[in-house]
Amino acid sequence: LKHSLFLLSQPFKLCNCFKVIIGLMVKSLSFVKPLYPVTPSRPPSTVSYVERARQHRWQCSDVTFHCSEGALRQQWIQTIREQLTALTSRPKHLLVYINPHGGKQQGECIYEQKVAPLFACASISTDVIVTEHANHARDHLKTEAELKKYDGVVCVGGDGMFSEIVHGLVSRTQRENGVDQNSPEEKLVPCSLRIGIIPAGSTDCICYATVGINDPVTSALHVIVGDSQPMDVCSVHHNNTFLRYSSSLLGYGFYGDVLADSERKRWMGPARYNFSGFKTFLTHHHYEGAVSFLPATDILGTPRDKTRCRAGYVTLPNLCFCSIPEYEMGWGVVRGKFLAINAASMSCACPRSPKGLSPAAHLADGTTDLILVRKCSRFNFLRHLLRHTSKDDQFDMTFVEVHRVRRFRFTPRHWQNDSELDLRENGKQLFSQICRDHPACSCSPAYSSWNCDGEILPHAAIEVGVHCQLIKLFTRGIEEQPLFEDLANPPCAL
Ligand SMILES: CCCCCCCCCCCCC/C=C/[C@@H](O)[C@H](CO)NC(=O)CCCCCCCCCCCCCCC
Ligand SMILES: Nc1ncnc2c1ncn2[C@@H]1O[C@H](COP(=O)(O)OP(=O)(O)OP(=O)(O)O)[C@@H](O)[C@H]1O
Ligand SMILES: [Ca+2]
Repeated sequence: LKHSLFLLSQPFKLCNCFKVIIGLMVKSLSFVKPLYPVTPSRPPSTVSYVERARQHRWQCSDVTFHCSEGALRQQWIQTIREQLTALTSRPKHLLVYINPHGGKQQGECIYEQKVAPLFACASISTDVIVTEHANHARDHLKTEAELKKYDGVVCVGGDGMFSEIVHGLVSRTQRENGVDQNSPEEKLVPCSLRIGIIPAGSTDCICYATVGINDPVTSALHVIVGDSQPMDVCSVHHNNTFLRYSSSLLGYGFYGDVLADSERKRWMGPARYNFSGFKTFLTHHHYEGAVSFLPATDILGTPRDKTRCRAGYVTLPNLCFCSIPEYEMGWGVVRGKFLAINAASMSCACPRSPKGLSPAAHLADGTTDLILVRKCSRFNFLRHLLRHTSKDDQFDMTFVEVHRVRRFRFTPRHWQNDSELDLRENGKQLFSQICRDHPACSCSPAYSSWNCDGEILPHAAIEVGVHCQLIKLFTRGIEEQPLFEDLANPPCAL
């Protein structure tokens, strides 16, 4: 017990053994299956703790203490409770939103069976809202929720659900601080509440890229121990009008087309992305336009580094959101025909691509990695895609370039500066016009759509700025894997 209490008072200290106590929870005595004869005067006490398993997974284990002296036992329990209460980083009251329709539609079941018992065990009280329609969570957070009552917000769902929470919290924070979201140069006020993600979606990229695995129990344990990881958020504008925030992928061309097609096949569940991905790959459309960007020259690191964003990586939040006039001089421009224009504000690692779209991107450095894939053959594009699933460098190809940037703009060719013109109508008109002009060619439509964290944007011409560390998550980033993992012989006893 002394050993446990010592570790409890230093919850983030790592030791060299496989089992590491990160926290303790006192379980109700009624849960205990006694190992020794128990009398009413000598009930055992069970302490639950977190231990690491393989591949970034965390799990909960129990240890049962027996004490013949009632007074001493009470002292143990009292001390553990006091120590736990003293840990101010741990949340005590959470607001939970569950999307019952995300991913394989298992959100409610995952929460009730895997997460709620852990929260109860850790004495966390919860208000749970099962959403009834899209944007329910966003609008509730924006206007109604009594946020002062909570230490954090938890969403059970995928990246789209997380995006709702971000929009609700960020918009509310800006409104309460008198910040105008429509101005692309405005510095946004960071949100104070941390966000927890219990993965129950189709891609779960934000969860995977911040924890290292999409496992509901692991994520719940990171919430319980009160982890905190700051994260960048991009704001997306069109003609000085705010469109959306993005925290993972902003993708035009390939990923925009995959998403647009897959939205019509939601009934397929997560498999819709494979189907639409294959179809979009065969379609092989390219799009013409100009990308201008402000390179992040004042930071260490490039998208081609071998370093990875890992737990404990420290970034200096200075110079993170810069106004355009100050840096106008340093802007670069790339024009051409692109199969894909991707901005990855984080690695975008997910089960489909465990290293992600930009493996060296950082979660909280105030930059996004702008990946430009120029028109190339299907064969070469397939080679590029396949490299997302292997150790080979997906940027080491003549038709791919990547820049670490603080802001960027995209202007499609043929774009008319008319905000009233509907993107799809405009696209259709142009497509038919171009194809009439070149009847024999296999023309691409003039416009694709932007995939903004899994939502389609209504405009092709956009301006994007990165807001450094605008939000915080209940995670600690991906931990380095221990060099020796010997599950068969866990060496450290309690
Ligand atoms: C040949 C295999 C190549 C595999 C290449 C895999 C690269 C995958 C990179 C995924 C990056 C996901 C980034 C995260 C985006 C999320 O904000 C968003 C919302 O959840 N998800 C998607 O847009 C969902 C996007 C899902 C995209 C799936 C693309 C699948 C491509 C399949 C191409 C098949 C070609 C086969 C030719 C024989
Ligand atoms: N009750 C609801 N009914 C219908 N749609 C909902 C409801 N609650 C939330 N949504 C919407 O469902 C969409 C998809 O949700 P979610 O992100 O959880 O799953 P997903 O799209 O399968 O996973 P991923 O985003 O990881 O690919 C989101 O855009 C969200 O706004
Ligand atoms: Ca970043």
